[in-house]
Amino acid sequence: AWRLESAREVESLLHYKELIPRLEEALGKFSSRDSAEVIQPVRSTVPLQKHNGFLGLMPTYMENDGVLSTKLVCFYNRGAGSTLPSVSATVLLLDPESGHMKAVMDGEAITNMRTAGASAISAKLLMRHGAEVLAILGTGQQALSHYKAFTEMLSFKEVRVWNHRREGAEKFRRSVGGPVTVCGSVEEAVRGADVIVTVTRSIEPVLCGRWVKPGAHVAAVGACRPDWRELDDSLMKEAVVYADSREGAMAESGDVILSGVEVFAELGDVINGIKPAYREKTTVFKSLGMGVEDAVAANLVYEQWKAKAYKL
Ligand SMILES: NC(=O)C1=CN([C@@H]2O[C@H](COP(=O)(O)OP(=O)(O)OC[C@H]3O[C@@H](n4cnc5c(N)ncnc54)[C@H](O)[C@@H]3O)[C@@H](O)[C@H]2O)C=CC1
Ligand SMILES: O=C([O-])C1=[NH+]CCC1
Repeated sequence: AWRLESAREVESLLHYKELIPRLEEALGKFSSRDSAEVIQPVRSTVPLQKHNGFLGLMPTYMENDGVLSTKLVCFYNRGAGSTLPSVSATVLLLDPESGHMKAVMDGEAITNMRTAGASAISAKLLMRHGAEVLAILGTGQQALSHYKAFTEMLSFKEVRVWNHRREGAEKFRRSVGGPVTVCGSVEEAVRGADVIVTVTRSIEPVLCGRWVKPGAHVAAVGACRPDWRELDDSLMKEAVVYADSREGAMAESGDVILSGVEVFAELGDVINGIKPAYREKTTVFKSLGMGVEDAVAANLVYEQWKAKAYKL
């Protein structure tokens, strides 16, 4: 099996311009519920109680595309003092006919980039036309990938960031290089924003509906457990709620389960033209992360890697 164990090497082979169209196609295939396109059960999750974390198993088979993969992802509710990452992942790509392993890949860049790619697709489909202000809440790994994907694939006049520790937001601003406004409160960051990305490790609501401009689009990426929240009830009740997977959201999203709201549609339903994109309404895209996103991203890395290896 090919071994690609460096996150940097995987990252160097993934580009949003190639990844995002593949993700968009995969989201559509997933929502068609055609088992020859995608078989992807809701992730099985094993609690790692001693370490305040979870191991998620994310197998996926795309029969028509000949792609078989699984991601193993550990994610944690880390204490403030911890320097360990919140998410750690490995992706295995298998030959569906023989069952042999084709490649083992570090899953960090894949997880960061496919998640940001899916959120960028949600914004492209659901934000109002002429959106100018992007606000990012949280300034960790996902914040960085979301900043890159959103500024590369969409265009904003202003990007604001907030972190519960200001120094985290200052560090983020220095590391991205581009123009970013550091805000002292969530309210300051999101007031008047057209698009809001929530990528925090919080397990309680950080974003309140009363601060959100009517018609804004929220890509909600953190809070991937049934008792974790990032958004308050008023926002969930006000918004039209979209998800990557309806079953995933109903099993894993505290924001969906505890607010008692209905998932209106999957992003793939909008891509397939089955459900409307309510750009003028307040919309929430609740992202839990899907195996099919990892499958197409890992397959793209594999293709790029083979092309590079044979050229040498
Ligand atoms: N939907 C999906 O597909 C995925 C979701 N995630 C989730 O996204 C979130 C962010 O992941 P990463 O960026 O990798 O983590 P990270 O640890 O790199 O960044 C987390 C950010 O949240 C901030 N934070 C920590 N505690 C907080 C609190 N109590 N209130 C507000 N902010 C707080 C940190 O300062 C940091 O800026 C996590 O909840 C993770 O589980 C991660 C990967 C995929
Ligand atoms: O899809 C994913 O990789 C994850 N979702 C929540 C934490 C990691």
